[in-house]
Amino acid sequence: MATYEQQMPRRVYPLRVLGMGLGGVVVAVVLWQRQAAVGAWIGMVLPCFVWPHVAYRLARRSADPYRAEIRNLLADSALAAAMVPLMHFSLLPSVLLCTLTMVDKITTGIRGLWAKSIPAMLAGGAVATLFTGVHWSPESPLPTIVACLPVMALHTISVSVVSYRLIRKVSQQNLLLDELRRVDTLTGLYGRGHWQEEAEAALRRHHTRSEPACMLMMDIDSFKQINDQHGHSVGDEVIRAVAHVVRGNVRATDCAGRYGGDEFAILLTGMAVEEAVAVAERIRAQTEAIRLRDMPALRMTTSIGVAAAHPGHGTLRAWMDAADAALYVAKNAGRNRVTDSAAPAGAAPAAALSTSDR
Ligand SMILES: Nc1nc2c(ncn2[C@@H]2O[C@H](COP(=O)(O)OP(=O)(O)OP(=O)(O)O)[C@@H](O)[C@H]2O)c(=O)[nH]1
Repeated sequence: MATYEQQMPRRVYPLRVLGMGLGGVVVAVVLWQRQAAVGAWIGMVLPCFVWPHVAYRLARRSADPYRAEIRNLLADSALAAAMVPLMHFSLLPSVLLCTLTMVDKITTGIRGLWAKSIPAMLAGGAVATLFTGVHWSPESPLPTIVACLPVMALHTISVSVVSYRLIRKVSQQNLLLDELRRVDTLTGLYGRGHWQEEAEAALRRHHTRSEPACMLMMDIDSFKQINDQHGHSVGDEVIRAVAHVVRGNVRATDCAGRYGGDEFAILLTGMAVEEAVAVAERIRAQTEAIRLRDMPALRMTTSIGVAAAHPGHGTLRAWMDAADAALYVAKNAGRNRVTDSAAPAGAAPAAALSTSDR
């Protein structure tokens, strides 16, 4: 597939034909008004109507079409400036052609091209003056003004359309980048950064509006063994399968994230702790029931610590520490269980009975 740079001659060609052609019409009106000699007409036709096709062929045949096109763009500037002495410095069309030429260089987005085009324009103007001599006739009669209007209008509209498309594309790509930043690529759950922002906001709402919120910190049990025995790709598959279970047990208003390696963090907003423990228990039970298609014998379990936000949690760190401590208790109590951070020390973890019964 042709790269952006290889496609450049093809993209510039129609724009150059249009731009130089419209410029040619303006110059033609000035030449017609002052009843110019044949030499002046040839000096207008060659750059305005022949050059765009020559430029296209030069760029297409070049081993480096991009560099060739940059040279062509500089030649455009020189040729546009050469029209100024040809028009006897008629003020409006001269300023118009030079300005549009410069705008075209700026809108290519090629760094420094507009600056390089200044000497090209000076050279173009100087060489043309050598041929035409200096004839100072700056006035712009009505037919010249009328000929300038379509060029002004068309050029302004086309530059605006190009800018509009560019802005749309950039904002779409920014949205995509933002999405990539927020989402963990392995699981499709939120990434750590976004999850933390959401948890901070939930804690603030808890402090200001007493809105309940619960956090589940969850870790796949003995995951290192799964990796060691079956390899990292099976480990990744396990992480994805557990993430699928998590996603199936949270509401659209909740925020489920992969906090790191085999650790997940789930924020359940507007939910009392009893209900959060029930959600955690469902996730635990469904994780235990996972069977991978290619490895049906592989078993996996998860331990979950639950912590409801309370006024004593001055920072997100404090809230997370409470959930982590509950997770630690679940791991120490034998894994594959749910523990509520508010449960009194030494009390049976929330799901201890259900797991030891099996
Ligand atoms: N396959 C895979 N492994 C990962 C990824 N990120 C981290 N790990 C591994 O996950 C393992 C995490 O192990 P730990 O959580 O420390 O320990 P564990 O074996 O799960 O033991 P407990 O948590 O005490 O039950 C380490 O071996 C990491 O190398 C990942 O994206 N993919």
